[in-house]
Amino acid sequence: MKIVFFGAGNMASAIFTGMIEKGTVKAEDIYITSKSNRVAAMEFKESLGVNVSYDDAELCKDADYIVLASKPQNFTDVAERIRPYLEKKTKLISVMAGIHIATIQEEAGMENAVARIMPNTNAMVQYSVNGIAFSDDFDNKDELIELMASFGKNVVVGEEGMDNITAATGSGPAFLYYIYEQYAKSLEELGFSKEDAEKLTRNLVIGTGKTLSERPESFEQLRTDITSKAGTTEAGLDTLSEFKLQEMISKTLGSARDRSKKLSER
Ligand SMILES: NC(=O)C1=CN([C@@H]2O[C@H](COP(=O)(O)OP(=O)(O)OC[C@H]3O[C@@H](n4cnc5c(N)ncnc54)[C@H](O)[C@@H]3O)[C@@H](O)[C@H]2O)C=CC1
Ligand SMILES: O=C(O)[C@@H]1CCC=N1
Repeated sequence: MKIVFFGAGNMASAIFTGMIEKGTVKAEDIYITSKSNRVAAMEFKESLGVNVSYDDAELCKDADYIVLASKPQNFTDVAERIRPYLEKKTKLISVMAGIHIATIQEEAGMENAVARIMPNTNAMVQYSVNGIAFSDDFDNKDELIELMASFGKNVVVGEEGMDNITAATGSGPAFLYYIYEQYAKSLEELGFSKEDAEKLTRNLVIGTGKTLSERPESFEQLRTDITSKAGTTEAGLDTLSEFKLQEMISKTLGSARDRSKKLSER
């Protein structure tokens, strides 16, 4: 197996680190190349044992998968690098938000099989949620599905579902981090030091996540379990429910989905 990553940034490194740490793919079978962060690429070579190369012919030769992991805006440059050397058997896997399968095939200049995947940075701890859409001619889907299961839970959504999943779970961690940032700031306002506010918030989130991973009850049930009659939680929730939280979240996701759609207008 030879998997080549064009792009070695946040998302690519989350995926290959996740795959290596899980043991699904050997580091020696992974090749990475980048543009801006060559130092970081060398650090991955040293820490994980992956191959680093800037020789496009060598990179593309006999590749089973080429993962397109640059920003969407850099895809034209990446396509130029791979086009002369791309072999028909190589499957293209795009993590880029908003670039359609047809556009990828067009820019690659060959009708290679393409899968669009939309993971998130939780791939690094093997807890991504991965949306997947395949081109019609993509054979042996199970192999890719299995590879991706090594760093998260898969949902085959089809291309029409990609904009939504990009907003919901691709960008999703950033929305949650933003909420945690506000939570920590509010703890500071209560009088905790910056350090304690960060520590308390972090452990609150980790503990809540662990509970969710171990208990099957609904969010509502878990919330109800904490809410004593006339108690502190009830008072807090009464105030929280005065704000239009769901509307805020829906609008946030809507903007992210719309940007994903816009990125596809190339
Ligand atoms: N960061 C995230 O949470 C997620 C990102 N994505 C998608 O992943 C892609 C990458 O995002 P990040 O990793 O966050 O960006 P990043 O900026 O961390 O990494 C981009 C990488 O692309 C490389 N690159 C740029 N031009 C290149 C070229 N011509 N040849 C080879 N490499 C080139 C850069 O050197 C860098 O290593 C984007 O298309 C984004 O839509 C998808 C899901 C989640
Ligand atoms: O912000 C972005 O465009 C990418 C796609 C999903 C997460 N990060």
